[in-house]
Amino acid sequence: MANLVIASNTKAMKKLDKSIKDKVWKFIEKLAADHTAPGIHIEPMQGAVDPRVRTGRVDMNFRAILFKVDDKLGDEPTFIYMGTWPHDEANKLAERSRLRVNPINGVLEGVIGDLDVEEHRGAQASLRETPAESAPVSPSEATGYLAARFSRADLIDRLGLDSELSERALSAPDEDTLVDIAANAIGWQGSALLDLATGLHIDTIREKHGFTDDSPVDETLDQDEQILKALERPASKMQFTFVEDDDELRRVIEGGDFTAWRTFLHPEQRKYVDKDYNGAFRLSGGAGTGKTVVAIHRARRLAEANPDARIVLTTYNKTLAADLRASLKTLDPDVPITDRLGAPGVYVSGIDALGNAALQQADDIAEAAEAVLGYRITELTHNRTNSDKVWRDVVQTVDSGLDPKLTSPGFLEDEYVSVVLANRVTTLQQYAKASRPGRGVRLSRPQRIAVWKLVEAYRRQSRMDGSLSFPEVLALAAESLRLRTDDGGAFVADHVLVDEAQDLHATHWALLRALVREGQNDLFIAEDSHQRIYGRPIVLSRFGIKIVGRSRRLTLNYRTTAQNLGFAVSILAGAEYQDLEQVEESTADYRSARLGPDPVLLECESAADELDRVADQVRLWIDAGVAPSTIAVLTRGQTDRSQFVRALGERGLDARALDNNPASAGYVQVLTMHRSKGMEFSRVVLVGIDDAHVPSVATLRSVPEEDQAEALLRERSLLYVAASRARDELVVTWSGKKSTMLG
Ligand SMILES: Nc1ncnc2c1ncn2[C@@H]1O[C@H](COP(=O)(O)OP(=O)(O)OP(=O)(O)O)[C@@H](O)[C@H]1O
Repeated sequence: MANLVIASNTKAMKKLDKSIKDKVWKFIEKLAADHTAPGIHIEPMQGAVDPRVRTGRVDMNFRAILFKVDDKLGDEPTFIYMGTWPHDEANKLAERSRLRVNPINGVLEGVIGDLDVEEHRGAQASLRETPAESAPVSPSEATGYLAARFSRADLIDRLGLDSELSERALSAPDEDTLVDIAANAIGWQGSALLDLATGLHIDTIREKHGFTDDSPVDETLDQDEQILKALERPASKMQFTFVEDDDELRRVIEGGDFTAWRTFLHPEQRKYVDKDYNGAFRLSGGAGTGKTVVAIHRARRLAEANPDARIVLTTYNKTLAADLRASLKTLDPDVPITDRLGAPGVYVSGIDALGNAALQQADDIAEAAEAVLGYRITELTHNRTNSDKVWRDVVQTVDSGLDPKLTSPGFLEDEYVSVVLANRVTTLQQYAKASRPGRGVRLSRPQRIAVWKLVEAYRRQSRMDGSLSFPEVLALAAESLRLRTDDGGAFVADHVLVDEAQDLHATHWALLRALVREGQNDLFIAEDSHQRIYGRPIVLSRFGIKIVGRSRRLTLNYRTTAQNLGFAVSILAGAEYQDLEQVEESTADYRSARLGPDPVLLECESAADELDRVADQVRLWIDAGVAPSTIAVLTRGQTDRSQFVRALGERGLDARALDNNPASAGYVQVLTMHRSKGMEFSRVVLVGIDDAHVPSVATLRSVPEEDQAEALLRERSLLYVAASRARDELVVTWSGKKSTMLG
């Protein structure tokens, strides 16, 4: 069987019809089984620039372009499949296609046709080329966008960028032109150009792409061996992947662009998948930079490395957890997924359900309850999903004397979770002394006494109706696990990976810490402070989670276009955000490798006009062939959500509200901005972006004065989350006064 490598030539693949894709799959299957089979006609090209180039017969009208690389040691050659084109075009392209090992960085590069290799490289493709001479700076460079910071030598001799590409990049007059050039460059060269546009240092760019060798090409090897070696480099893996078996092959071919994440990881993404860390590791990064992708790959990598490992993969809620599970299965249907916490394999769950599962397994909850709640419970009670009503009742019935602005359910619940439960406070004496880091409102001693009265009443109520809120369950689960392991008992997990971590509150963190012993690869935390839409900043060291020095950031956005990204980031401008280590989080180096239309801002004459225009826009997309379920209308609240579902229906468009249910195929999705967290759609309309809804006046009204700044930050983040869901096109509508957050 021949070895197979597939190049990510998604543009070529995307253009093919499904019927041709099926034939490509059959062709490659035959090739892998027997490359000499007569039906596939693998043929060298007369006069080809690269002697390794081959074409093969996909059907009467289509041919594949491949490279054949011989392996001195193994019997079978390696075929590198580059794509399929109509017959004549394939022959023409193949003549000028070539493989080369980049002499500066050792990366394998496959070029299809469009380089005038004759002129640039001489008649015979030489694999090992000396870098182009560094010419003096030309007039175009001197005025180009990059010229002030980088020379031709930087681009060509230090990074190894193609010389013609470097010329064009250096003469690009502005960032947009440069991004355009990057978007069309192959593999690592595109991402390196974006790094240059960001202004990163050459050494940093080299490091990010894994160019760490001083002599990246082993001259003692022959050219074929050099190619096979080059395939192993992280940056080569942005363009090429070894296909292990038939199933894998089918997934790569059928998946096309949308599943490129399974295969062609950025060297940095791959690093965070593969590297072992001596303790908790935090991966931050802008929306759409692949944090979830890394978490999924990493879970699989850990499961593969040790089939006995007990791995927990968790996220903010159960709908996102369902997506994680589905993606993990798409990545590798053989990855062991377990439904039992503490069993070998990957246990995937929303974090509240994880708390429940941990508590179900607790040996003795009475002692834990005593420590956390101040009273013993012997059997588990039902979950309370919403504590607001209990706090409201308590405030009404207890004469606490508390300042009315501090009696909102939101404030009391926050205080209860992040101070009382987090510190395992069970008495007034403890509460009076408890530290309250991150709480905006300062409380005097009389105020603390008043709050404590309400807490006691809340707990009395819980005891009476035998219910526990989710944070209480989490705190109890964490405590019971802690008691068990303090007594020498076993931890429940070997590795814990958590996504969307910016939104977790104190008792979530207490649980995560208690699940796994501090040590190698214990906790992997994916988060983005700019996307915190619930809760408030947390100091992780408070929970025994030390990430100092083990924290990295992803900045290359794979989801959205540069235009949409620019718009989303502009929403954050002017506000300051702190990450989990209390360092200011910046967006300065966020970038995207894709281009698209500018976001459309639509001011509407009235609410009714807005409904009409949103429907018109959605209809336009559907008429153009966009699948309805890849279109989303995002609203600030649930009332608007119902209104838009109805309005679209009345205008003949099938739309469904997306809540706890999974998305239904064939329908336009209408959902709240909160619900859109972690999701993505091809086309997005943000509706009702006016000064009453965004920021939500009603939400801000319920927050004490001292917490206003934090609440406003959350509102801004919410709009950022919503705007960063669009892969391709974004439309923003409002009637009345435009939201101030749109700038
Ligand atoms: N290496 C890659 N190649 C191709 N696509 C990728 C790659 N990495 C990520 N993607 C795609 O980019 C999109 C965003 O990825 P992902 O959801 O992991 O980002 P995220 O950082 O978790 O985003 P968010 O913070 O907004 O939830 C997804 O469609 C994913 O498939």
